[in-house]
Amino acid sequence: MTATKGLEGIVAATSSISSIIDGVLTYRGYNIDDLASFATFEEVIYLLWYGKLPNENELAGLKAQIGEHVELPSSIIDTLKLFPKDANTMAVLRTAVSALALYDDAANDMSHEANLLKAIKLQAKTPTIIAAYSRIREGLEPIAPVAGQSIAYNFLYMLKGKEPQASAVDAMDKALVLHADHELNASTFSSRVTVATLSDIYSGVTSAIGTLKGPLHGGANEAVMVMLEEIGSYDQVDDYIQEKLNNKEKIMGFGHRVYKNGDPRAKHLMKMSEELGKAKGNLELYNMSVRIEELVTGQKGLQPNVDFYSASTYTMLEIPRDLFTPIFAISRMSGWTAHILEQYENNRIIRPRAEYVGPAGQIFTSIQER
Ligand SMILES: CC(=O)SCCNC(=O)CCNC(=O)[C@H](O)C(C)(C)COP(=O)(O)OP(=O)(O)OC[C@H]1O[C@@H](n2cnc3c(N)ncnc32)[C@H](O)[C@@H]1OP(=O)(O)O
Ligand SMILES: O=C([O-])CC(=O)C(=O)O
Repeated sequence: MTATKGLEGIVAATSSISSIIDGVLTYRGYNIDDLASFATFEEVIYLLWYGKLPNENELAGLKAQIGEHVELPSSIIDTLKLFPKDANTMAVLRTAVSALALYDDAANDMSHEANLLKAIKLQAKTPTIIAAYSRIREGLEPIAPVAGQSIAYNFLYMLKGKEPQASAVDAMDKALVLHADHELNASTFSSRVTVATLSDIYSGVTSAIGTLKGPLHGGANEAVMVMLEEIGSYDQVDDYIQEKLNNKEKIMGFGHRVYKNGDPRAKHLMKMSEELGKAKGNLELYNMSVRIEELVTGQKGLQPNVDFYSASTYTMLEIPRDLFTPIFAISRMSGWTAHILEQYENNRIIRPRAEYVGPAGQIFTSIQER
Protein backbone atom coordinates (compact mmCIF):
# COMPACT_ATOMS: atom_id res chain seq x y z
CA MET A 1 0.00 0.00 0.00
CA THR A 2 1.46 3.35 -1.04
CA ALA A 3 -0.14 6.62 0.07
CA THR A 4 -0.72 9.54 -2.31
CA LYS A 5 0.04 12.72 -0.35
CA GLY A 6 -3.08 14.86 -0.11
CA LEU A 7 -4.98 12.24 -2.17
CA GLU A 8 -3.83 14.08 -5.30
CA GLY A 9 -5.41 12.65 -8.42
CA ILE A 10 -7.44 10.05 -6.49
CA VAL A 11 -11.03 9.71 -7.72
CA ALA A 12 -12.90 9.15 -4.45
CA ALA A 13 -16.57 9.38 -5.50
CA THR A 14 -18.94 9.58 -8.42
CA SER A 15 -21.08 12.70 -8.60
CA SER A 16 -23.45 14.33 -11.05
CA ILE A 17 -23.42 17.75 -9.36
CA SER A 18 -20.37 19.58 -10.72
CA SER A 19 -17.34 18.77 -12.82
CA ILE A 20 -13.92 20.17 -13.66
CA ILE A 21 -12.76 18.75 -16.97
CA ASP A 22 -9.81 20.27 -18.84
CA GLY A 23 -10.08 23.37 -16.66
CA VAL A 24 -13.78 23.90 -17.45
CA LEU A 25 -16.14 24.09 -14.45
CA THR A 26 -19.76 23.07 -14.88
CA TYR A 27 -22.69 22.75 -12.46
CA ARG A 28 -24.94 19.92 -13.68
CA GLY A 29 -23.41 20.37 -17.13
CA TYR A 30 -23.90 24.15 -17.35
CA ASN A 31 -20.73 26.15 -17.90
CA ILE A 32 -19.88 28.41 -14.95
CA ASP A 33 -19.37 31.35 -17.36
CA ASP A 34 -23.02 31.11 -18.47
CA LEU A 35 -24.29 30.67 -14.92
CA ALA A 36 -22.22 33.62 -13.68
CA SER A 37 -23.53 35.78 -16.52
CA PHE A 38 -27.19 34.78 -16.60
CA ALA A 39 -28.32 32.81 -13.50
CA THR A 40 -29.26 34.00 -10.02
CA PHE A 41 -28.01 32.24 -6.90
CA GLU A 42 -31.50 30.88 -6.19
CA GLU A 43 -31.62 29.33 -9.69
CA VAL A 44 -28.24 27.74 -9.02
CA ILE A 45 -29.40 26.35 -5.66
CA TYR A 46 -32.38 24.77 -7.43
CA LEU A 47 -30.09 23.40 -10.14
CA LEU A 48 -27.72 21.84 -7.60
CA TRP A 49 -30.46 20.27 -5.47
CA TYR A 50 -32.92 19.15 -8.14
CA GLY A 51 -30.60 18.59 -11.12
CA LYS A 52 -32.38 20.99 -13.48
CA LEU A 53 -32.90 24.72 -13.87
CA PRO A 54 -36.23 25.83 -12.37
CA ASN A 55 -39.14 27.27 -14.32
CA GLU A 56 -40.76 30.43 -12.91
CA ASN A 57 -43.16 28.54 -10.62
CA GLU A 58 -40.46 26.27 -9.28
CA LEU A 59 -38.18 29.22 -8.58
CA ALA A 60 -40.96 31.12 -6.84
CA GLY A 61 -41.65 28.01 -4.75
CA LEU A 62 -38.03 27.70 -3.67
CA LYS A 63 -37.79 31.40 -2.83
CA ALA A 64 -40.97 31.14 -0.75
CA GLN A 65 -39.57 28.16 1.16
CA ILE A 66 -36.31 29.98 1.83
CA GLY A 67 -38.27 33.03 2.97
CA GLU A 68 -40.30 30.86 5.32
CA HIS A 69 -37.19 29.53 7.08
CA VAL A 70 -34.90 32.55 7.07
CA GLU A 71 -35.50 33.57 10.69
CA LEU A 72 -33.50 32.05 13.54
CA PRO A 73 -34.95 30.39 16.63
CA SER A 74 -34.79 32.98 19.44
CA SER A 75 -32.50 30.63 21.40
CA ILE A 76 -29.92 30.89 18.60
CA ILE A 77 -30.05 34.71 18.74
CA ASP A 78 -29.66 34.48 22.54
CA THR A 79 -26.69 32.13 22.07
CA LEU A 80 -25.05 34.50 19.56
CA LYS A 81 -25.37 37.24 22.17
CA LEU A 82 -23.37 35.12 24.63
CA PHE A 83 -20.40 34.71 22.29
CA PRO A 84 -17.31 36.93 22.70
CA LYS A 85 -17.58 40.04 20.49
CA ASP A 86 -14.17 39.29 18.96
CA ALA A 87 -14.80 35.61 18.21
CA ASN A 88 -13.59 34.03 14.99
CA THR A 89 -16.56 34.36 12.67
CA MET A 90 -16.16 30.89 11.13
CA ALA A 91 -16.10 29.41 14.65
CA VAL A 92 -19.29 31.36 15.36
CA LEU A 93 -20.91 30.04 12.19
CA ARG A 94 -19.75 26.47 12.84
CA THR A 95 -21.14 26.56 16.38
CA ALA A 96 -24.45 28.24 15.48
CA VAL A 97 -25.11 25.94 12.51
CA SER A 98 -24.38 22.93 14.70
CA ALA A 99 -26.75 24.32 17.36
CA LEU A 100 -29.59 24.61 14.80
CA ALA A 101 -29.93 20.82 15.01
CA LEU A 102 -31.02 21.19 18.65
CA TYR A 103 -34.10 23.17 17.56
CA ASP A 104 -35.10 20.92 14.66
CA ASP A 105 -37.39 18.05 15.66
CA ALA A 106 -36.54 16.32 12.38
CA ALA A 107 -32.75 16.66 12.81
CA ASN A 108 -32.32 12.88 12.75
CA ASP A 109 -35.12 12.02 10.31
CA MET A 110 -33.25 10.42 7.44
CA SER A 111 -36.03 10.50 4.82
CA HIS A 112 -35.19 12.34 1.60
CA GLU A 113 -38.05 14.82 2.14
CA ALA A 114 -36.86 15.63 5.67
CA ASN A 115 -33.27 16.06 4.49
CA LEU A 116 -34.31 18.34 1.63
CA LEU A 117 -36.28 20.50 4.07
CA LYS A 118 -33.21 20.68 6.32
CA ALA A 119 -31.12 21.76 3.33
CA ILE A 120 -33.63 24.59 2.71
CA LYS A 121 -33.50 25.61 6.37
CA LEU A 122 -29.68 25.58 6.43
CA GLN A 123 -29.44 27.61 3.22
CA ALA A 124 -32.02 30.11 4.51
CA LYS A 125 -30.54 30.54 8.00
CA THR A 126 -26.81 30.70 7.24
CA PRO A 127 -26.84 34.35 5.99
CA THR A 128 -29.10 35.30 8.91
CA ILE A 129 -26.62 33.86 11.44
CA ILE A 130 -23.70 35.79 9.91
CA ALA A 131 -25.57 39.09 9.64
CA ALA A 132 -27.02 38.70 13.15
CA TYR A 133 -23.63 38.04 14.76
CA SER A 134 -22.08 40.92 12.83
CA ARG A 135 -24.69 43.32 14.26
CA ILE A 136 -24.66 41.84 17.76
CA ARG A 137 -20.90 42.32 18.07
CA GLU A 138 -21.38 45.99 17.18
CA GLY A 139 -23.98 46.35 19.94
CA LEU A 140 -26.90 46.41 17.47
CA GLU A 141 -30.04 44.26 17.34
CA PRO A 142 -30.33 41.76 14.47
CA ILE A 143 -32.87 42.86 11.87
CA ALA A 144 -35.44 40.80 9.98
CA PRO A 145 -35.09 40.22 6.22
CA VAL A 146 -37.39 41.78 3.61
CA ALA A 147 -40.00 39.29 2.36
CA GLY A 148 -39.68 38.40 -1.32
CA GLN A 149 -36.09 39.61 -1.70
CA SER A 150 -33.13 37.46 -2.79
CA ILE A 151 -30.54 35.89 -0.51
CA ALA A 152 -27.94 38.39 -1.79
CA TYR A 153 -30.24 41.38 -1.12
CA ASN A 154 -31.29 40.19 2.31
CA PHE A 155 -27.78 39.32 3.45
CA LEU A 156 -26.57 42.86 2.64
CA TYR A 157 -29.74 44.36 4.10
CA MET A 158 -29.53 42.39 7.36
CA LEU A 159 -25.81 43.15 7.62
CA LYS A 160 -25.97 46.90 7.07
CA GLY A 161 -29.52 47.72 8.13
CA LYS A 162 -30.31 49.71 4.99
CA GLU A 163 -31.44 48.99 1.47
CA PRO A 164 -28.41 47.83 -0.54
CA GLN A 165 -27.57 49.36 -3.93
CA ALA A 166 -28.64 47.29 -6.93
CA SER A 167 -25.01 47.03 -8.11
CA ALA A 168 -23.96 45.64 -4.71
CA VAL A 169 -26.77 43.06 -4.77
CA ASP A 170 -25.78 42.00 -8.31
CA ALA A 171 -22.13 41.62 -7.31
CA MET A 172 -23.03 39.63 -4.19
CA ASP A 173 -25.39 37.40 -6.18
CA LYS A 174 -22.70 36.69 -8.78
CA ALA A 175 -20.14 35.90 -6.07
CA LEU A 176 -22.62 33.42 -4.54
CA VAL A 177 -23.15 31.77 -7.95
CA LEU A 178 -19.39 31.47 -8.48
CA HIS A 179 -18.67 29.83 -5.09
CA ALA A 180 -21.66 27.46 -4.96
CA ASP A 181 -20.05 24.13 -5.81
CA HIS A 182 -16.70 22.73 -6.79
CA GLU A 183 -16.60 18.98 -7.18
CA LEU A 184 -14.73 17.17 -4.38
CA ASN A 185 -13.03 20.14 -2.71
CA ALA A 186 -11.85 19.58 0.87
CA SER A 187 -14.95 20.89 2.69
CA THR A 188 -17.38 19.01 0.44
CA PHE A 189 -15.32 15.85 0.87
CA SER A 190 -15.41 16.22 4.65
CA SER A 191 -19.19 16.69 4.58
CA ARG A 192 -19.54 13.51 2.55
CA VAL A 193 -17.22 11.57 4.87
CA THR A 194 -19.31 12.67 7.86
CA VAL A 195 -22.71 11.76 6.44
CA ALA A 196 -21.44 8.51 4.90
CA THR A 197 -21.53 7.12 8.47
CA LEU A 198 -25.28 7.92 8.23
CA SER A 199 -24.82 10.85 10.56
CA ASP A 200 -27.23 13.75 10.09
CA ILE A 201 -27.04 16.69 7.65
CA TYR A 202 -26.27 19.21 10.44
CA SER A 203 -23.19 17.16 11.36
CA GLY A 204 -22.18 17.08 7.70
CA VAL A 205 -22.30 20.84 7.18
CA THR A 206 -20.67 21.48 10.56
CA SER A 207 -17.68 19.38 9.42
CA ALA A 208 -17.69 21.28 6.14
CA ILE A 209 -17.65 24.72 7.79
CA GLY A 210 -14.71 23.65 9.97
CA THR A 211 -12.87 22.51 6.84
CA LEU A 212 -13.64 25.61 4.77
CA LYS A 213 -12.22 27.79 7.57
CA GLY A 214 -8.59 26.85 6.90
CA PRO A 215 -6.36 29.30 4.96
CA LEU A 216 -5.43 26.69 2.35
CA HIS A 217 -9.15 26.51 1.43
CA GLY A 218 -11.90 29.12 1.98
CA GLY A 219 -9.92 31.02 4.59
CA ALA A 220 -7.58 32.16 1.80
CA ASN A 221 -9.88 35.05 0.82
CA GLU A 222 -9.30 36.67 4.23
CA ALA A 223 -5.59 35.86 4.05
CA VAL A 224 -5.42 37.68 0.69
CA MET A 225 -6.94 40.75 2.32
CA VAL A 226 -4.46 40.56 5.21
CA MET A 227 -1.71 40.57 2.59
CA LEU A 228 -3.19 43.57 0.73
CA GLU A 229 -3.47 45.45 4.03
CA GLU A 230 0.12 44.58 4.93
CA ILE A 231 1.33 45.82 1.55
CA GLY A 232 -0.62 49.03 2.07
CA SER A 233 -0.19 50.76 -1.31
CA TYR A 234 0.53 50.11 -4.96
CA ASP A 235 4.13 51.32 -4.76
CA GLN A 236 4.95 48.74 -2.05
CA VAL A 237 3.70 45.73 -4.04
CA ASP A 238 6.91 44.84 -5.87
CA ASP A 239 9.18 44.85 -2.79
CA TYR A 240 6.71 42.91 -0.65
CA ILE A 241 5.93 40.22 -3.23
CA GLN A 242 9.52 39.89 -4.41
CA GLU A 243 10.69 39.25 -0.85
CA LYS A 244 8.02 36.57 -0.38
CA LEU A 245 8.92 34.92 -3.66
CA ASN A 246 12.64 35.02 -2.84
CA ASN A 247 11.92 33.41 0.53
CA LYS A 248 9.75 30.78 -1.18
CA GLU A 249 6.77 31.85 0.95
CA LYS A 250 3.20 31.14 -0.13
CA ILE A 251 1.25 33.92 -1.79
CA MET A 252 -2.34 33.49 -0.69
CA GLY A 253 -4.99 33.30 -3.40
CA PHE A 254 -2.67 31.60 -5.89
CA GLY A 255 -2.37 27.99 -6.96
CA HIS A 256 -4.89 25.20 -7.06
CA ARG A 257 -4.86 21.44 -6.74
CA VAL A 258 -6.92 20.90 -9.90
CA TYR A 259 -6.53 24.02 -12.08
CA LYS A 260 -3.02 24.36 -13.37
CA ASN A 261 -3.85 26.84 -16.15
CA GLY A 262 -6.14 29.16 -14.24
CA ASP A 263 -9.36 29.08 -12.25
CA PRO A 264 -12.31 29.98 -14.55
CA ARG A 265 -14.04 31.82 -11.67
CA ALA A 266 -11.17 34.25 -11.06
CA LYS A 267 -11.74 36.34 -14.21
CA HIS A 268 -15.32 37.07 -13.15
CA LEU A 269 -14.21 38.23 -9.71
CA MET A 270 -11.40 40.26 -11.27
CA LYS A 271 -13.93 42.09 -13.45
CA MET A 272 -16.22 42.66 -10.47
CA SER A 273 -13.33 44.05 -8.43
CA GLU A 274 -12.49 46.46 -11.25
CA GLU A 275 -16.10 47.56 -11.84
CA LEU A 276 -16.80 48.12 -8.14
CA GLY A 277 -13.51 49.99 -7.78
CA LYS A 278 -14.37 52.23 -10.75
CA ALA A 279 -17.83 52.93 -9.33
CA LYS A 280 -16.24 53.92 -6.02
CA GLY A 281 -13.54 55.99 -7.73
CA ASN A 282 -10.88 53.88 -5.98
CA LEU A 283 -8.96 51.35 -8.02
CA GLU A 284 -6.04 51.01 -5.60
CA LEU A 285 -6.87 47.49 -4.36
CA TYR A 286 -7.70 46.32 -7.87
CA ASN A 287 -4.47 47.74 -9.28
CA MET A 288 -2.46 46.22 -6.44
CA SER A 289 -4.08 42.84 -7.10
CA VAL A 290 -3.33 43.03 -10.83
CA ARG A 291 0.32 43.85 -10.11
CA ILE A 292 0.57 40.93 -7.63
CA GLU A 293 -0.83 38.65 -10.31
CA GLU A 294 1.71 39.91 -12.87
CA LEU A 295 4.57 39.16 -10.48
CA VAL A 296 3.38 35.79 -9.15
CA THR A 297 2.20 34.43 -12.48
CA GLY A 298 5.23 35.88 -14.27
CA GLN A 299 7.78 34.36 -11.91
CA LYS A 300 6.09 31.22 -10.54
CA GLY A 301 3.57 30.39 -13.26
CA LEU A 302 0.91 30.24 -10.53
CA GLN A 303 -2.52 31.61 -11.41
CA PRO A 304 -5.01 33.38 -9.10
CA ASN A 305 -7.76 31.17 -7.68
CA VAL A 306 -11.34 32.07 -6.72
CA ASP A 307 -10.18 33.61 -3.43
CA PHE A 308 -7.77 36.17 -4.88
CA TYR A 309 -10.02 38.82 -6.44
CA SER A 310 -12.88 38.08 -4.05
CA ALA A 311 -10.87 39.87 -1.33
CA SER A 312 -10.84 43.22 -3.15
CA THR A 313 -14.39 42.65 -4.43
CA TYR A 314 -15.83 42.19 -0.92
CA THR A 315 -13.80 45.12 0.40
CA MET A 316 -15.29 47.32 -2.33
CA LEU A 317 -18.70 46.16 -1.05
CA GLU A 318 -17.65 47.47 2.39
CA ILE A 319 -17.86 44.05 3.98
CA PRO A 320 -15.63 43.45 7.03
CA ARG A 321 -12.67 41.19 6.25
CA ASP A 322 -13.64 38.49 8.72
CA LEU A 323 -16.95 37.92 6.93
CA PHE A 324 -15.31 36.93 3.64
CA THR A 325 -15.02 33.23 4.49
CA PRO A 326 -18.51 33.10 6.05
CA ILE A 327 -19.84 34.53 2.74
CA PHE A 328 -18.09 31.65 0.97
CA ALA A 329 -20.00 29.36 3.38
CA ILE A 330 -23.35 31.00 2.51
CA SER A 331 -22.74 30.06 -1.10
CA ARG A 332 -21.15 26.65 -0.57
CA MET A 333 -23.99 25.59 1.75
CA SER A 334 -25.89 24.89 -1.49
CA GLY A 335 -23.14 22.62 -2.79
CA TRP A 336 -22.51 20.87 0.53
CA THR A 337 -26.17 20.04 0.99
CA ALA A 338 -26.50 18.86 -2.64
CA HIS A 339 -23.52 16.53 -2.10
CA ILE A 340 -24.90 15.28 1.23
CA LEU A 341 -28.22 14.43 -0.43
CA GLU A 342 -26.33 12.67 -3.24
CA GLN A 343 -24.24 10.74 -0.72
CA TYR A 344 -27.35 9.51 1.13
CA GLU A 345 -28.91 8.38 -2.16
CA ASN A 346 -26.10 5.92 -2.89
CA ASN A 347 -24.25 5.55 0.38
CA ARG A 348 -21.27 3.53 1.39
CA ILE A 349 -19.10 4.42 4.40
CA ILE A 350 -15.93 6.25 3.31
CA ARG A 351 -13.02 4.51 4.91
CA PRO A 352 -9.70 4.55 3.03
CA ARG A 353 -6.48 2.97 4.30
CA ALA A 354 -3.26 4.49 5.64
CA GLU A 355 0.24 3.39 4.73
CA TYR A 356 1.88 2.63 8.08
CA VAL A 357 5.31 4.28 8.38
CA GLY A 358 5.86 3.95 12.16
CA PRO A 359 8.14 1.56 14.03
CA ALA A 360 7.48 -2.19 13.99
CA GLY A 361 8.16 -5.11 16.32
CA GLN A 362 8.47 -3.03 19.50
CA ILE A 363 9.04 -4.93 22.74
CA PHE A 364 6.63 -3.88 25.49
CA THR A 365 8.24 -2.82 28.76
CA SER A 366 6.39 -2.11 32.03
CA ILE A 367 6.02 1.52 33.12
CA GLN A 368 8.65 1.11 35.86
CA GLU A 369 11.24 0.03 33.31
CA ARG A 370 10.68 3.01 30.90
C1 LIG B 1 -11.39 27.82 -2.57
C2 LIG B 1 -10.07 27.28 -2.49
O1 LIG B 1 -9.84 26.46 -1.65
S1 LIG B 1 -8.93 27.74 -3.62
C3 LIG B 1 -7.37 27.57 -2.80
C4 LIG B 1 -7.20 28.62 -1.75
N1 LIG B 1 -5.90 28.51 -1.09
C5 LIG B 1 -4.92 29.39 -1.30
O2 LIG B 1 -5.02 30.34 -2.06
C6 LIG B 1 -3.66 29.17 -0.49
C7 LIG B 1 -2.42 29.27 -1.35
N2 LIG B 1 -2.31 28.12 -2.24
C8 LIG B 1 -1.89 26.91 -1.78
O3 LIG B 1 -1.53 26.74 -0.61
C9 LIG B 1 -1.88 25.72 -2.75
O4 LIG B 1 -1.71 26.18 -4.07
C10 LIG B 1 -3.17 24.89 -2.67
C11 LIG B 1 -3.43 24.44 -1.22
C12 LIG B 1 -4.36 25.68 -3.17
C13 LIG B 1 -3.02 23.65 -3.55
O5 LIG B 1 -2.02 22.85 -2.97
P1 LIG B 1 -1.32 21.66 -3.74
O6 LIG B 1 -2.19 21.11 -4.78
O7 LIG B 1 -0.84 20.71 -2.71
O8 LIG B 1 -0.15 22.42 -4.47
P2 LIG B 1 1.37 22.09 -4.33
O9 LIG B 1 1.77 22.35 -2.92
O10 LIG B 1 1.61 20.72 -4.85
O11 LIG B 1 2.02 23.19 -5.25
C14 LIG B 1 2.98 22.92 -6.22
C15 LIG B 1 4.15 23.85 -6.06
O12 LIG B 1 3.70 25.20 -6.15
C16 LIG B 1 4.00 25.92 -4.96
N3 LIG B 1 2.84 26.72 -4.61
C17 LIG B 1 1.55 26.34 -4.62
N4 LIG B 1 0.78 27.36 -4.26
C18 LIG B 1 1.59 28.40 -4.00
C19 LIG B 1 1.38 29.72 -3.58
N5 LIG B 1 0.15 30.15 -3.35
N6 LIG B 1 2.45 30.52 -3.44
C20 LIG B 1 3.68 30.09 -3.67
N7 LIG B 1 3.96 28.83 -4.07
C21 LIG B 1 2.92 28.00 -4.23
C22 LIG B 1 4.21 24.84 -3.90
O13 LIG B 1 5.03 25.30 -2.86
C23 LIG B 1 4.84 23.75 -4.72
O14 LIG B 1 6.19 24.09 -4.92
P3 LIG B 1 7.33 22.94 -4.88
O15 LIG B 1 6.98 22.01 -5.97
O16 LIG B 1 8.59 23.72 -5.07
O17 LIG B 1 7.22 22.32 -3.53
O1 LIG C 1 -11.63 22.69 -5.31
C1 LIG C 1 -10.81 23.03 -4.46
O2 LIG C 1 -9.84 22.32 -4.10
C2 LIG C 1 -10.92 24.35 -3.82
C3 LIG C 1 -11.82 25.30 -4.53
O3 LIG C 1 -11.45 25.92 -5.48
C4 LIG C 1 -13.19 25.40 -4.07
O4 LIG C 1 -13.59 24.69 -3.14
O5 LIG C 1 -13.95 26.22 -4.64
